[in-house]
Amino acid sequence: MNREAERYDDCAIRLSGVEKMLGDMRLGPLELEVETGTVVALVGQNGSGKSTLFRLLMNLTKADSGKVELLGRPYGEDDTEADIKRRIGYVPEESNWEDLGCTTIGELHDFVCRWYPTWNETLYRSMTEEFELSGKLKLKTLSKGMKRKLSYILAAAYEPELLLLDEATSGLDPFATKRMIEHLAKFMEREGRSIFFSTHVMEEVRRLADYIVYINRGRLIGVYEKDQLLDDWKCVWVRETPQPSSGPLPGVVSVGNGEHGGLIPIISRSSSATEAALASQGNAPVRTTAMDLEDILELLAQEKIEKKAENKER
Ligand SMILES: Nc1ncnc2c1ncn2[C@@H]1O[C@H](COP(=O)(O)OP(=O)(O)OP(=O)(O)O)[C@@H](O)[C@H]1O
Repeated sequence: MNREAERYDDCAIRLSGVEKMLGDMRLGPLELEVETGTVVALVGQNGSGKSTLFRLLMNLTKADSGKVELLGRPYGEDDTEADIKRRIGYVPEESNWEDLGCTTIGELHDFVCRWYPTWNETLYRSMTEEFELSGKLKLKTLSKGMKRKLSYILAAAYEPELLLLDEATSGLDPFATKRMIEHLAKFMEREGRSIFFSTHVMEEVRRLADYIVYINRGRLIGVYEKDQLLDDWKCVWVRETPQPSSGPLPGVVSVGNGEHGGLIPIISRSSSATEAALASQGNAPVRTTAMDLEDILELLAQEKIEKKAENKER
């Protein structure tokens, strides 16, 4: 690796003040860094701007303002676009191969592989076998899931440094999903690789992601370290409803009622601190249980909306 590449490689994606108007919704401003060697999941409700963000990363649409850098380089410098794109594998939400004049998977392979000096034919062949896609199959007869698999294989076969996957498992059967997840884990075994992927399936986030980027209606809710989030956010169960007079309880998000066999569930964003405070008040937790990632994310979004409303009122 030359000095130039070394300098570029510490950050796979860097967005600074990126904004784009989408109808009456504004995507951004986005400040975001994806460190090389990490897997980052992009999550958010339908219409939050995830696919648009991928299109911005691929220079398929332009930001109204701000700066987009991939592998340390902005688009727009001389000849950089082709160089950058040879080092990135992109699986879009919908593949469009019609304009390329290819009829079969084999013809598409012949067309695509010429563009990539790092094309790994052995890897391509093993993946098409694994995902059961024969070169003879006609592109227009492929199902949605088969198209997703092919799009992924074509993106992975030139062994890019960065994979950008926009709902890559959408429409895949459970066996193909499992294989793709295993393949992604294997992809990350080699140094210097990164993945930025969007999904609505929290199990994929749980299994693959180091960090979660959460957007809602175009706005960045936050960037979270997944393991830390799951460690911090827990449900702490006690016998007595905590009384304000007993003193402050750190980290508490909500206190439920005793409908659960007489136990009171307390949702905490800082469970160790909450447990310790409850114990010191003589209300020692009976048990502490993990929370679903989707519930944590929903509460984080609610908090952000409430904070925004509070700030407006002031
Ligand atoms: N070029 C455009 N002009 C105007 N509005 C657009 C444009 N592209 C996307 N939008 C709108 O921006 C919003 C975000 O779309 P986008 O496809 O990025 O969301 P998403 O988070 O990927 O959604 P989903 O989870 O449903 O795939 C949508 O309301 C969409 O209709």
